[in-house]
Amino acid sequence: MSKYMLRHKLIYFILIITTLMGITLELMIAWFLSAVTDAAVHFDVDRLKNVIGIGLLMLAGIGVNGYADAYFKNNVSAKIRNELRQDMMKHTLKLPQSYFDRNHSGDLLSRFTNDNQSVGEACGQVIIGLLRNPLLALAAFAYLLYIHWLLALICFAMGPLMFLTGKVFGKAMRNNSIQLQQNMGKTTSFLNDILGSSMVFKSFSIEPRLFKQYRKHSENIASGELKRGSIEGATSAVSSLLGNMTFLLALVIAGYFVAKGSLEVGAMLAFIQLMNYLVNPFSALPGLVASMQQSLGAAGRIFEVMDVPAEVDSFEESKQQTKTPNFQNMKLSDVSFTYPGAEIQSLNQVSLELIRGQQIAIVGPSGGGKSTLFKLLLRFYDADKGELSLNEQPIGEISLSRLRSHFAYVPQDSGLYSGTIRDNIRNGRLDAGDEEILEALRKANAYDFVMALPQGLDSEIGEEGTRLSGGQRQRLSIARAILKDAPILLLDEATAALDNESEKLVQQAIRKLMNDKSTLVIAHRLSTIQQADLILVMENGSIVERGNHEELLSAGGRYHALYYSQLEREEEEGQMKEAMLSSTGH
Ligand SMILES: Nc1ncnc2c1ncn2[C@@H]1O[C@H](COP(=O)(O)OP(=O)(O)OP(=O)(O)O)[C@@H](O)[C@H]1O
Repeated sequence: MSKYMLRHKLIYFILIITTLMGITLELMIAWFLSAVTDAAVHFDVDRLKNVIGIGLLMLAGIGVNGYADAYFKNNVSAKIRNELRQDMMKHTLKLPQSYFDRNHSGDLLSRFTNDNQSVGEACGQVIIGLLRNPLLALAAFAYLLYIHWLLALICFAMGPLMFLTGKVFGKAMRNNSIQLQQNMGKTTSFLNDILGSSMVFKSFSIEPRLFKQYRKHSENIASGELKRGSIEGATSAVSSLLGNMTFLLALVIAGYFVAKGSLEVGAMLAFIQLMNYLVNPFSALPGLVASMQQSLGAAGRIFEVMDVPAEVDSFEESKQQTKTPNFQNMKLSDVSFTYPGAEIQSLNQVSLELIRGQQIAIVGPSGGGKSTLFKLLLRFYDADKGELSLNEQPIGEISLSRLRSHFAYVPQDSGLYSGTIRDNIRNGRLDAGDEEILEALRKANAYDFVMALPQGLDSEIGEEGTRLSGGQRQRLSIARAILKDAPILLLDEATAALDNESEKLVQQAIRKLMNDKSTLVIAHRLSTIQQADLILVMENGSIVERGNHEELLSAGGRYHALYYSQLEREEEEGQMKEAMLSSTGH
């Protein structure tokens, strides 16, 4: 954290000045009390007038200093939070895919929000409090010694008592806030999942169940907060008891010294005021230390993410390439791969070659390794064994940005972000003008529906594209890939069935996208891949069959079985649809 704080040396310097000024002004109040009382006791009106003048100056000083102090504390806190947020985002965008596969996005979200907030407070309010309180206590004690050393030493004994109380309650408070933060993190993750998939909870009608789960999360937070309330209540009761005790004790002892004639009445009042400055910091310190420790924990969670090694390429390098790269072939030889920490191999001696202009389809049961194959091609993970090469060059020798510039990826779930349609399509190629975007939309059969929207290209896409239909989202995702104009198309065919019309439009768009491209497609519906040059059947991480549609059908193996079982299913579905239509009279 010191790296971030040192960037704002000037603000911290100003804050040290305002803190010292604040302490001086506090001591001046004590002095003011004694000066006014003494002037009054001695009927000295002239002195009273002078003192009042100083009092007015003091008030002005308190106002200006208080404003500057609060302003700069918030200022430095906001600046550091902003820098941390940006650095964290910059790093998060560079994190390897394995990190995202392993960690819950809600947890990451809570590091961006709750932890960032907590660290920000530590850099402003808390650290200055940690500086101010001991200094104030020290200054007050020095002044007390100056007024009456014996009385000062007697009263100083109260300090450790306050400190002990603060420490006991501070510990309880820290444990409570750790628990509370964990519960808040869990709740954020839960909300993140639920609110991002409203279709699922609605279609399964699990709202009551989800509400019950959420109620539990919410009650966990509430019970932590209630506990905090009782700890705070006890802290304030004990501190106010001790504070009042100190006040009364100081009053009685000081009264005794006044009665004996060794202390002026004015000095007694100053003394009582100074006692507060001496004792209060002792009770505030443990709370501040606890808060600092909590923030250090939060900083630890932030830097834990920052310390995850980034993907090998530097951020600067991974800028989008604007020129269409040259592609000849991509080869995999005996590639095997097991996910870190997994026991089962996900790819087992996979070999294949994609040649310029060729279309290869990968089919097979779920969990067969199809998506893993894509992840290795894009170098989200490195193979444990075997070789992957692009244009006869091992992919480990090619920068990630250059490697990835060869691929246009169309994911199953469209992967659109919130923002306008223009922004989303432009993610395909950042320097594309409107004309090129419109052309891509035309090719993707998306032009008409986009233009029919009141704001056209400027229409905002709702969360993950929820304001658009499934087919429309897919066509926008295809338009984005068309705009990228990369030589290899990686297509993860959506499993979700679209209605006939929409399906036709999407298939047309895909065919246009495949034009002149080399394609690797994960196919779930075998009817769409009969023209592929090569079909690979993957099962348990291995390619168990390869050939074109006719060859595989006549071989009578896995593909044959898959094809006919799917055909049967589609026929059944077709018959059911017809039956439904005729029963409704259409
Ligand atoms: N991040 C991961 N960590 C550990 N194992 C994983 C991970 N992702 C996938 N696997 C495992 O790797 C195997 C292959 O998974 P993969 O996602 O490649 O299958 P798939 O053929 O694409 O399946 P689907 O058609 O359902 O998408 C599976 O056994 C799966 O459980």
